[in-house]
Amino acid sequence: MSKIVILTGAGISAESGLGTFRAEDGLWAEHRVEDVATPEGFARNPELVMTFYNDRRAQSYEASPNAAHVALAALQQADGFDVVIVTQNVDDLHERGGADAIHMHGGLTTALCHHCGHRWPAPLVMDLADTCPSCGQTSTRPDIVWFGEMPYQMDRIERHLSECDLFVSIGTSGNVYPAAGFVQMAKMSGAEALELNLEPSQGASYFDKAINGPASQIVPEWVR
Ligand SMILES: CC(C)NC(=O)[C@H](Cc1c[nH]c2ccccc12)NC(=O)[C@H](CCCC/N=C(/NCCC(=O)O)S[C@H]1O[C@H](COP(=O)(O)OP(=O)(O)OC[C@H]2O[C@@H](n3cnc4c(N)ncnc43)[C@H](O)[C@@H]2O)[C@@H](O)[C@H]1O)NC(=O)OCc1ccccc1
Repeated sequence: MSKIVILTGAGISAESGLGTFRAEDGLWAEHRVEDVATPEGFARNPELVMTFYNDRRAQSYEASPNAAHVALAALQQADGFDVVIVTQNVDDLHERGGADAIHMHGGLTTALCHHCGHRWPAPLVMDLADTCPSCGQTSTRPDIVWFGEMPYQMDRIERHLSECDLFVSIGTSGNVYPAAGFVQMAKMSGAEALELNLEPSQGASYFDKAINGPASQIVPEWVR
């Protein structure tokens, strides 16, 4: 049974109407990373950060999985392959497309108590006054990995990377670590590496093969 690890980024959700980060009209064009995606930014202005993720949650719930999400779910159910999807995305389009994914940067569908670590389903609009159902403290934050914070499930991800035969990267620019270093980790374990992206990423030179184009077209073609 060949093992495939698939890393996805914002590009796979672009055609579902969710903004990417580094595009001209991308998320980082409208917001300073330091203000909305760092623990320091949350400490400085928690209202701004809550509003930023409440808006992202509303947008992602209005969006639908596209043909790329659906194709990966079909591949994950297909016999003969052990497919692990690791996503940098905080939307739940992989799951709504029928797949399981490891959300290394967290997700919009859960809330996190920064006092006791408890997680619970996020209301559509999270509020700083929300209390933790477990410890009762008003210490709610988005369940998102911010810059400078340790990504989730790194041990599990590194084990999968060390065992895979094929590493596939879809819709990511390869700017953010440790995700941008996964191709080298997979290659060091003898895996082949394939990039499926609109354009060559920062790490394009590490890949053995690349197919450039919109994910909703090139991913179903590759899976077929
Ligand atoms: C900016 C960068 C230099 N900084 C970092 O990498 C930092 C610091 C750092 C750590 N190690 C380093 C080594 C070197 C340099 C810096 C560092 N990393 C961290 O802080 C990380 C935490 C980073 C996570 C931050 N949170 C996010 N997301 C949640 C928030 C939120 O979503 O709001 S990152 C966020 O930005 C990244 C955006 O990248 P992409 O998804 O790739 O999106 P982008 O817009 O850039 O590109 C889209 C691509 O799609 C393509 N595309 C567009 N449309 C389509 C289309 N239609 N079809 C196909 N492709 C398409 C485009 O061509 C493009 O290539 C994603 O990871 C996303 O999750 N934490 C950490 O290091 O902790 C300690 C540690 C770690 C491990 C072990 C020990 C200690």
